[in-house]
Amino acid sequence: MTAQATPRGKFISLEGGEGVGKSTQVRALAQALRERGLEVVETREPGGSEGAERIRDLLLQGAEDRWNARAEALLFAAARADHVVKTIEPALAAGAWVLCDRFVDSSLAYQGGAGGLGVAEVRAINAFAIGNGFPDRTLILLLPDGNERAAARDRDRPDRIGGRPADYHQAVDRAFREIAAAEPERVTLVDATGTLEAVTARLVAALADLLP
Ligand SMILES: Nc1ncnc2c1ncn2[C@@H]1O[C@H](COP(=O)(O)OP(=O)(O)OP(=O)(O)O)[C@@H](O)[C@H]1O
Ligand SMILES: Cc1cn([C@H]2C[C@H](O)[C@@H](COP(=O)(O)O)O2)c(=O)[nH]c1=O
Repeated sequence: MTAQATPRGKFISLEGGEGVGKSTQVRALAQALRERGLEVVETREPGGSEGAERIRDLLLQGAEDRWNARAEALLFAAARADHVVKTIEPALAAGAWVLCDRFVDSSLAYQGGAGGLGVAEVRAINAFAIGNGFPDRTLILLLPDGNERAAARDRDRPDRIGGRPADYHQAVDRAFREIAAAEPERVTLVDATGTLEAVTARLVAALADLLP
């Protein structure tokens, strides 16, 4: 008798600007998927492995000019390379669904679009970092007043990137919408207004074609 191979899990990333509810929804969506009998691993970027969490501190703490734009993009990609190999790939291979709070599209939108490096250039360094390891589905949460929620949560002490000016965050938002328009098979825009439960229901609906 031959052993059955474990079916590979699905890789889902939640994306969007500051304070749109990604971390809240990773937890809620994980719970909803577990209730359907799925094994779920929750993770985040930058971070998600020991080395990547160290890089997170380097990226998010300290003065705005601690890193120039290229060094910043490369540090995000380095953290991601470690995260994929140490956490994401083993979980997918074991059959788990991986829910990731931000992934490569944050680099495309923040460093590529808003940061001025160019989406294609940042995609190229990330292709080197992660190979074909793009998510099966990326859900971008859209909320008009996300920055206000983030400010209330952070009590006006944002991190090195969250504290950038409003026009930077507007450019992030535009870049996310352009990514969604360019990759409709992988990327879905999701309305993040309303109650926590209403948003979770929209996210589950946006995964309907992937669910067993
Ligand atoms: N549906 C909702 N209605 C009202 N408040 C919400 C909702 N979802 C999340 N929040 C609150 O909004 C704030 C931001 O949420 P959260 O930290 O999940 O966002 P985020 O997208 O992960 O933010 P960031 O990218 O800045 O880390 C939190 O205080 C959270 O409790
Ligand atoms: C993955 C990733 C993140 N960022 C930025 C976006 C946020 O300002 C911070 C992360 O903070 P969070 O509270 O955990 O959301 O980092 C980025 O600029 N580029 C990236 O690739």
